[in-house]
Amino acid sequence: MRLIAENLGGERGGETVFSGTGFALEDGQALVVTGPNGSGKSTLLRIIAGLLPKAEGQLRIEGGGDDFPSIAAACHYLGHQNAMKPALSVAENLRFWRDFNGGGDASVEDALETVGLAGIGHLPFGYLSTGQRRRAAIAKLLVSPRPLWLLDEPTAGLDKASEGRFSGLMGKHCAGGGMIVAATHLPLGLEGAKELRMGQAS
Ligand SMILES: Nc1ncnc2c1ncn2[C@@H]1O[C@H](COP(=O)(O)OP(=O)(O)OP(=O)(O)O)[C@@H](O)[C@H]1O
Repeated sequence: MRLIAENLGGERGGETVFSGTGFALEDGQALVVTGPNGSGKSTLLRIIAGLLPKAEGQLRIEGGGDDFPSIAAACHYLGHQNAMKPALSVAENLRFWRDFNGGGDASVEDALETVGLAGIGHLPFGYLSTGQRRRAAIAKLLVSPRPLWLLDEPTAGLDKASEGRFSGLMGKHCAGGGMIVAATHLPLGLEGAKELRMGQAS
């Protein structure tokens, strides 16, 4: 599978945020998107996820077959918000996402264990600390297999141990043929990742 962006442009509020951006990612590859505040990293990720229209250029996935005919079908988008209901338990939230996106081999319990949250699946999501919420959101990536992970500041709020654990998860995802596009100000420990540096700050 390949994710290809050519001459891509993004706008917010009618203003050009970036233009002429391109990259190509293949199975097993990661792209780290860096750049100053306001340079358009989140905008780019949202455009790739299909949450914002592109202003110009081409964006496509190739080789996804019947299972992943579009980028939207192939991706998980982990934005700044965790997209979990605070009043539902952690496990209920994950079960919702598993049912919604389609489940794979990993159960909700497996995923919680993997992110170091075994034993607190029964707690309302709203009770969790900032880092625990992020780890629960990361567990969403595990309960439904999707080849393309779009990650916006994925390690914000994580402690060192959790950063290391997540780095291992990303490495495993790529080793299994997955692709990652991650916007970050922090090193993610993604060995061999390509880098896309966004330009203009504001
Ligand atoms: N809804 C909006 N309407 C108008 N302008 C917006 C809107 N959302 C974002 N912007 C502007 O678009 C630009 C790019 O924002 P974006 O969030 O993509 O940057 P970023 O590189 O992810 O920044 P950061 O490193 O701070 O997360 C900024 O100048 C921002 O103010």
